[in-house]
Amino acid sequence: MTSQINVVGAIIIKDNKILCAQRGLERDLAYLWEFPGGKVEQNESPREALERELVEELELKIIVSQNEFETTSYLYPFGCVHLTTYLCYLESDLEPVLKEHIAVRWLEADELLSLRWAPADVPSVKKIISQDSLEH
Ligand SMILES: Nc1nc2c([nH]c(=O)n2[C@H]2C[C@H](O)[C@@H](COP(=O)(O)OP(=O)(O)OP(=O)(O)O)O2)c(=O)[nH]1
Repeated sequence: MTSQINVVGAIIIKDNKILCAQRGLERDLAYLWEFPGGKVEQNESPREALERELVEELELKIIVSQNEFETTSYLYPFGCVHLTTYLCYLESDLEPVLKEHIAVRWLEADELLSLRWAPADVPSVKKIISQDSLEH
């Protein structure tokens, strides 16, 4: 049976731009772009996982929206990723510090499809593009 991997991704919005992060060579889905985040650990809520991952990966403190933005499941060769994304906002104006990613970019919604996204992220990307406004 294929294992299910529960993953959370942060759609971080600042000045109407979205933070996009590029995975490194040593990881699954090398060089693809993603929403920063990661696997939800035992005894952790998805929102707690997101807050933890953003500090670990980019040294960013974020405010996570109450509701899920999008959920998708994608079957990769290594397992089935169940990805839940949340709209998020920065607690302060700090820039990300790259601990695991090889690049980050702040892009407007209509620029997002210029990147090669991890396949599980494509429904979230398309939903962002279809929204009139992402600001809260
Ligand atoms: N973080 C993140 N992972 C994603 C996204 N889309 C997507 O398919 N994935 C996949 C890639 C990985 O197989 C898995 C998440 O693992 P990860 O390596 O980022 O998570 P982690 O930091 O908790 O992992 P680990 O290396 O500590 O085990 O989900 C996304 O938007 N963000």
